[in-house]
Amino acid sequence: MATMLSPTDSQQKRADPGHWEWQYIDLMRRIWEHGDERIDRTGVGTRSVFGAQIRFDLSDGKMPLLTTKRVYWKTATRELLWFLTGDTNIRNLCAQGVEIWTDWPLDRFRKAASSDISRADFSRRIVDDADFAAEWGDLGPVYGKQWVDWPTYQPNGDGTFSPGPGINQVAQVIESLKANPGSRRHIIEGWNVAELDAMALPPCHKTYQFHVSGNRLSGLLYQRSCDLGLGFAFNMWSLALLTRMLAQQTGMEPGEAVWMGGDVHLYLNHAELVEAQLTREPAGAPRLEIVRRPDSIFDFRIEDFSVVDYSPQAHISAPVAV
Ligand SMILES: Nc1nc(=O)c2c([nH]1)NC[C@@H]1CN(c3ccc(C(=O)N[C@@H](CCC(=O)O)C(=O)O)cc3)CN21
Ligand SMILES: O=c1ccn([C@H]2C[C@H](O)[C@@H](COP(=O)(O)O)O2)c(=O)[nH]1
Repeated sequence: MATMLSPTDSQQKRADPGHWEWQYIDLMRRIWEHGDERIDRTGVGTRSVFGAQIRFDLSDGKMPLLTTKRVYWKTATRELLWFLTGDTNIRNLCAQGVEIWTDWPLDRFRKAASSDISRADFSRRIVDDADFAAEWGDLGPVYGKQWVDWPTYQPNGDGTFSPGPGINQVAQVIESLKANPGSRRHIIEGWNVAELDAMALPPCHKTYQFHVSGNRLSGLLYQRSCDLGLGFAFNMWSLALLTRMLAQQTGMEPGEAVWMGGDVHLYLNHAELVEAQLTREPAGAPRLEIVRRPDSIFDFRIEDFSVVDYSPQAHISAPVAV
């Protein structure tokens, strides 16, 4: 590999060597060049490393939005708002033109009905036909359900159990941040062991933890499995956005966003994306303005968010492994 730059050489050529996004680009390069290659669950194949961290300073409204390709932050924001409603059916996403979750119900329907329906037709039917959506559009008890309605069970006294009231972890974290900011237990957990089998996919961004230092709120995400080419951009954005929303609701300033990955991988069919992105240089500091303070974190709307100073390089599309 005579044409490869050594890390020192490539760093010397950087226009903005302190830009946070180099953490991402360097991780991408390391995985692409040295990651362990295997056939993964999807059959596509990945190169993978185990254990990685990326940190971002959220002060002054700055957001970890990739600049080496355009990221559709509104799509990611709509997904986060959908999680906060507790909804697990893709119908409300499809109705907003968000198709990032459509492939899984589509796959299930195609197999069950021996159908070759297109994604666009399937999505339209999900939106137009509530009964069809109820039968085919649900992902099972994924993120939203666990975040705001984690199931509980109460003994009936005769050895049987009835469903108890659900636990709203997001509301509880807001209460604990206000009542006991120094706590080390500000956690939102998606990994409900008892319900994993019922989920279309077990949670990837499974554990969020929040930390207060002075008046600054930081958020940390542990992501057990990360599609660095597609998912990461959304996951890092959503971590920062959730931290910003919690900071606003609890009257704090944003601190840091800390991302930690378990199996961090690049799909082998993302070669075009990876090779293009590795030639690009991060630049600029996009910021998010939250233009309204709703009474509750559950009342945010897409219009409440505005991104400024974002002039990324061109979008690079890549196929999603189902
Ligand atoms: N293989 C895989 N990667 C993922 O990132 C992923 C999954 N599966 N399964 C569940 C969710 C769905 N997520 C997705 C799925 C697709 C895109 C995607 O296609 N993004 C495009 C365009 C998005 C748009 O239409 O706005 C991108 O270029 O970012 C992103 C996240 C994240 N997750
Ligand atoms: O928010 C998400 C959701 C999913 N992913 C990626 C990570 C993997 O590539 C797949 C999930 O497959 P598993 O076999 O369940 O690990 O989806 C992501 O990066 N971000």
